[in-house]
Amino acid sequence: MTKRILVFRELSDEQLASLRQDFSVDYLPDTQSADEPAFIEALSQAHGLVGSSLMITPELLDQAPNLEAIASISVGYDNYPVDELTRRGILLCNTPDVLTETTADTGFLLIMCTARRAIELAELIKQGNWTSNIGRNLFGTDVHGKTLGMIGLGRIGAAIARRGALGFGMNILYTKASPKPELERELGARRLEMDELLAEADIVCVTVPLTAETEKLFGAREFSRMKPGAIFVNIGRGKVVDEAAMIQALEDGTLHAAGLDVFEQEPLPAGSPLSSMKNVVALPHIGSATHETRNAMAQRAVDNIRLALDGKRPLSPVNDQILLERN
Ligand SMILES: NC(=O)c1ccc[n+]([C@@H]2O[C@H](COP(=O)([O-])OP(=O)(O)OC[C@H]3O[C@@H](n4cnc5c(N)ncnc54)[C@H](O)[C@@H]3O)[C@@H](O)[C@H]2O)c1
Ligand SMILES: O=C(O)[C@H](O)CO
Repeated sequence: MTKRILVFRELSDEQLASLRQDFSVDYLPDTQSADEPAFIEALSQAHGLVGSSLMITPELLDQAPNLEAIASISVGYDNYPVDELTRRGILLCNTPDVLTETTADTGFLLIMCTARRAIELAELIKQGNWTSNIGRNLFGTDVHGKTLGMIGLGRIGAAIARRGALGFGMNILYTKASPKPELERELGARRLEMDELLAEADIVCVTVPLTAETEKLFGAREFSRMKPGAIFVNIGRGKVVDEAAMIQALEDGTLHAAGLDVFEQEPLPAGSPLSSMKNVVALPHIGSATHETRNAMAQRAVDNIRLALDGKRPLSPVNDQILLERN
């Protein structure tokens, strides 16, 4: 029997053709929501799913009796009910590593743009308002030599810290996670308690995944403990931050500026104060959005689904206890 795959994000022509050689493929790359009838119809027949960013619920899984594997085109997997997938024997795969450097570039872009007010000052020219020399009221702050506090020092966090330490002479702090002796040696990183990090860091950068433990990890209390004039960058997930508390901290000056690639609700709702605040650089979740990296992520997902449906070990399984149980 030829297995069916539902692909709900864009793949290259070559990737699609390679899947079509061995599988029957339903291709719905513009799916915006999991309750669209065409999606539900294809899901009801699918053995494999390839895509990203849809909220996959247990109720949705009830409509997918044949489903064996999901290959997410993302490293984050907070939109999947992992325990429920495992209970049902459905393998989940993600795309770590191939997006690490690009996402770290975006994280550093947010650090630079926020500290140097690059977007705000570029706008000045676009609006025809560069009519005299820039004065103190429009100066930014240095990045080189400053202290960078990493909340999460995994793959992406380490790649951002490496840019900071080796490229910009920054002091690196990190917290909570288990000790990272190699990064301490390589980058001179120091491990501190959260409150100590917040008190010392000029720039705090979030790269943790969204989990029950990290949801709203950052709230009014944490912002109030940051150094006056500090900058906050979030390239992890929006729900790690209490967004209302962050807006309040930006409005009352507790927080100097924020660089954000992720938000509590995406796309950012029209009228969110974050879309118009001068001290906010807001990007539409573009951490990994380059041609090269999105292609590599899609290729990893194609490889993962092919291996999983062939009964082999995928390159990057999330709930690989399923594989252990099978053997
Ligand atoms: N903005 C984007 O486009 C984009 C792109 C890729 C990834 N991401 C997000 O970044 C996350 C991290 O990706 P990664 O590849 O670096 O993952 P990773 O697993 O390598 O790193 C995450 C790190 O966070 C640490 N951590 C978890 N909870 C923590 C806590 N409470 N305090 C401190 N540290 C904690 C973990 O120990 C781990 O070291 C993804 O899960 C995803 O949500 C966003
Ligand atoms: O987790 C990821 O890979 C990015 O946020 C894209 O969804």
